[in-house]
Formats: sequence, C-alpha cells, structure tokens
Amino acid sequence: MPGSGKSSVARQLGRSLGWAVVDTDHAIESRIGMPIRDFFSLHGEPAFRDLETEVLAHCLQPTEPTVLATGGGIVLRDVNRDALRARSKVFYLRTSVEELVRRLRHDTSRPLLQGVDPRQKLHELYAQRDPLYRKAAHYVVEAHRPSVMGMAHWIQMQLELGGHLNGQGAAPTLSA
Ligand SMILES: Nc1ncnc2c1ncn2[C@@H]1O[C@H](COP(=O)(O)OP(=O)(O)OP(=O)(O)O)[C@@H](O)[C@H]1O
Ligand SMILES: O=C(O)C1=C[C@@H](O)[C@@H](O)[C@H](O)C1
Ligand SMILES: [Mg+2]
Repeated sequence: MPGSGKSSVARQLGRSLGWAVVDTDHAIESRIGMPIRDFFSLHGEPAFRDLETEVLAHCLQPTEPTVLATGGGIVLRDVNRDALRARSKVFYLRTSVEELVRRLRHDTSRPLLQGVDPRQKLHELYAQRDPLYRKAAHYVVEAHRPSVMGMAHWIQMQLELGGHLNGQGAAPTLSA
C-alpha cells in the first residue's frame, strides 16, 4: 500500500545486504523528467500504468543483486504480478489503514490521495488490493508496528533461512 514503507525498507535492506536498490517510482520519474503527481494530472492513470509496466520489466532484468521497491499500484496488472513472482522474491509489507493515515497525513506527493478523504480512499485501495498483494507475494510481512530497520532485518532473516543468500535459492531481485 502507499506509505507501507517499501522505499524506506528497500533502502535499509540494500545497505544491510550490500545490494543495489532500485525504486520503480524513481525510475519512472527519471524517465519522464517530472514528479509522478504531475504526470498523473497531465496524462491520467492509464498512461502511468503503461509506463509502470514497461519500467518494471526493465527493472526485473538487473545486472547485479538488487532490492526493488515498487509503486503501490504495481499489482493491479496481472502481467506485473506474474513478472514479479517469476523473477524475484516478493515481500508484501502489510500495514493497517490507520497506520497509513498517520504516516501520510502531511504528504502531498501521492496523487491518488489528493483532494479526497485519505482514510476512505485508503480503505477502498486496501479492499481492492489486499488480495492482489497476497497473490503477488512469496512472503507477507506484518508491518503495523515494526521499525524500518526491524522489517529489513526480518526480511534478511527469511532470505537466509530460505537459502536465497547463499546461492541455493537464486534471488537476483527482491521486490517489496
Ligand atoms: N515502519 C515504519 N514505521 C514508521 N514510519 C515508517 C515506517 N516505514 C515507513 N515509514 C514512513 O512512512 C512514510 C512512507 O514511507 P515510504 O515512502 O517508504 O512508503 P512507500 O511504501 O514507498 O510508499 P509509496 O507506495 O507511495 O511509494 C515515510 O515518511 C516513512 O519515513
Ligand atoms: O498506490 C498507487 O497506486 C501509487 C503509489 C505510488 O507509489 C506511485 O506509484 C503512484 O503514486 C501510484
Ligand atoms: Mg515508495
């Protein structure tokens, strides 16, 4: 979900593992040369989703071990979910709507939350997306309380336990 900590946890995990960190939202912004919020206003959500699918396909062919943070709506398309599952280990950072409301109450960068009641919108997004996040994920991280550092540590442990860091279970990309 937007605000669940994907970008923050990916940065921390990348530091701990010594892996590259890529964020699909940042990759899109570099490509379009403007904030995603402005692209949404100019071209609409469907054009953004097309771009997101294209950028994700590129990000899922990394040249080095990579932690990938995605945008919150990446799961809306089957093709994205299938690509994520096939090419990475996917962690769903599951956070309560109340916690998301607290974190995002001063945020103006997330276009889907502008000009609406954020609590109601987040409830709608959650109802629509929770099943899709679950479909895409290999692991669910219950993330209501843990700190960014705590979540990154938990994910690293799962990777170690699953043999993904010692060459047994190849995980060239980690997506959150
Ligand atoms: N575990 C946490 N505890 C407290 N605050 C957090 C936690 N994780 C993230 N935050 C804060 O919540 C805000 C949103 O985090 P972040 O940008 O990492 O979310 P995101 O999942 O990448 O969102 P988006 O889908 O919009 O890209 C930031 O201000 C971040 O510092
Ligand atoms: O939840 C969403 O649909 C979005 C989340 C952000 O990460 C951005 O990808 C964009 O603002 C859309
Ligand atoms: Mg993010």
